[in-house]
Amino acid sequence: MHLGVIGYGNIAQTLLELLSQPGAPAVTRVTLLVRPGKATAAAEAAGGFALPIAAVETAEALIAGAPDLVVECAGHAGVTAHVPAVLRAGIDTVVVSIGAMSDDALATELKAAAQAGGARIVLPAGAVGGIDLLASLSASGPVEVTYRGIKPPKAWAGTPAEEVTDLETLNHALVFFEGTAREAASQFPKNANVAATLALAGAGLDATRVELIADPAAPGNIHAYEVRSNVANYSMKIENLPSKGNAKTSVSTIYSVLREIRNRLAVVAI
Ligand SMILES: NC(=O)C1=CN([C@@H]2O[C@H](COP(=O)(O)OP(=O)(O)OC[C@H]3O[C@@H](n4cnc5c(N)ncnc54)[C@H](O)[C@@H]3O)[C@@H](O)[C@H]2O)C=CC1
Ligand SMILES: O=C([O-])CC(=O)C(=O)O
Repeated sequence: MHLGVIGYGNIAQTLLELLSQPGAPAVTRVTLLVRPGKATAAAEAAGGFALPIAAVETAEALIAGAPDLVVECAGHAGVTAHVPAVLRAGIDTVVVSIGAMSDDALATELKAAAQAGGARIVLPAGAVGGIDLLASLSASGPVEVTYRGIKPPKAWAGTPAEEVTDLETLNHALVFFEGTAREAASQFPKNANVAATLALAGAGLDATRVELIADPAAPGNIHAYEVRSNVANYSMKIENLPSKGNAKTSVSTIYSVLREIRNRLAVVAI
């Protein structure tokens, strides 16, 4: 597989590490799409991996190399800037920054681009689990989904949580946001992609209730949710290890992307 990767931050770098290990899916070549002026530095930084890695600065250059699959891990702005063109070119794209789909105009553009190009938008489970069951249950009638995202205070740095509390001195669990998944995803683009994922799989962006919590005692990034439907009820709580490179992003997100790549190449997909 020739893999295209949009963004070269925490997720992309760890993904390349995982793809370089023995037994990794058979990715034989990688092209990184990075910000203008960053290609030389990115190609040098990625030079240590046991994979041929090139770096380009435009979607056109990425598309010209005809990757078999593209993974977007460049935040909501990266989705807006590059993913429509990649889809229009007929290249299936794993969109990690799923919260970008909370912008209706962008979601419509992405779907139209995918249809025009004959490509698919793949939304990975990311840092959460149970998306398979939730998406299945949503065909059975109405589903009710309530989600709580709990992270240590430092994971909320640089977000609107700072307008509600002093994250440095916070000494108790604080619910600083209550609203819909659409509001959460747009106000917390680096922290509430999970809310959007649950919403898109289940009750929708406006009907999925979300609480975001800063908790100094949180053992990691916690995603907890309850589902009620006609055929099954369940609750789930996941304690995720934060990434070394970005406390906002759980390591399991990167393994979820790896799973999408593995399933594209495997005889048995699971
Ligand atoms: N679906 C899920 O469960 C999760 C989704 N995410 C999403 O993944 C994104 C990436 O996460 P990390 O790698 O940890 O963040 P990061 O901040 O370490 O890396 C993002 C990289 O994208 C680059 N970038 C931004 N705009 C770009 C553009 N227009 N073109 C090319 N590169 C661009 C940045 O320079 C940066 O290097 C997050 O912003 C978040 O939206 C993160 C965690 C979980
Ligand atoms: O990685 C996580 O724990 C979840 C996350 O940041 C998000 O939902 O955007």
